[in-house]
Amino acid sequence: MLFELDNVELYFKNKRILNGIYLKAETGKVTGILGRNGCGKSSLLNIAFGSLKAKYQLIRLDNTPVLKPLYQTKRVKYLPQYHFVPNSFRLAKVFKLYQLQWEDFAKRFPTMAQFEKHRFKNLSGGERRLIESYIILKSDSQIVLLDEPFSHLAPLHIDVVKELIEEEKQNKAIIISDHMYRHIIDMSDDLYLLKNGTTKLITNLTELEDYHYLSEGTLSN
Ligand SMILES: Nc1ncnc2c1ncn2[C@@H]1O[C@H](COP(=O)(O)OP(=O)(O)OP(=O)(O)O)[C@@H](O)[C@H]1O
Repeated sequence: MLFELDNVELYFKNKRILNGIYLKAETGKVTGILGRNGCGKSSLLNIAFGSLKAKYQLIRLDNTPVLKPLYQTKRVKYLPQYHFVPNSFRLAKVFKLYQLQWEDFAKRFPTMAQFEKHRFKNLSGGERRLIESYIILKSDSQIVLLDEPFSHLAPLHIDVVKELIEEEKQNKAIIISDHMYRHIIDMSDDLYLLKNGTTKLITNLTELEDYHYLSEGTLSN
């Protein structure tokens, strides 16, 4: 499946945030988005999901325009920056709702096994992020949008989430944005830099320094 986001123009009040966007994601690939704070990465993912409407936007699936919000097609899952699981829910219930097996999760993350009967609010920030990233990656969908999945995660958990992304991309198109640029570079089959409201497809990593996203020499260190 081919997902394309094209011709996006987004304003907040009179301020233009995004213009002339093109982004492509495909089943079997991870598409990374890098960019400085406030450049519009979350807005772009929101527009892709359908929870934010831009002045102009065009979404195509397999070359066919999608005119309703993508989330209404039930083909997409979105990990937003904020916690989306209700605080009072026990993890067993959340897994049941998303039709996932707790045992599979506990096998991957043995230190989390003890939390099955715990309420979401009683977990740490990193544990909550891990649960939510897992749910979004593993539950049924064709397109996965991940906004900062690694924030607050311990390095060992980041490695396992990266493994999960590698597995899940076999059957899904995955779009990911995070400030942990080394992980994004490492995982991405296609990489975009969002700058001055526009996406630039990165074909050579040195462009990340040329466009002043990374300071000079960062990549050779
Ligand atoms: N609801 C809103 N109303 C007005 N301005 C907004 C709104 N949401 C975001 N913005 C502004 O739009 C710009 C893009 O925000 P966005 O959250 O998309 O950036 P980002 O690249 O995801 O940032 P970060 O990396 O810090 O999470 C920012 O300047 C932000 O202040």
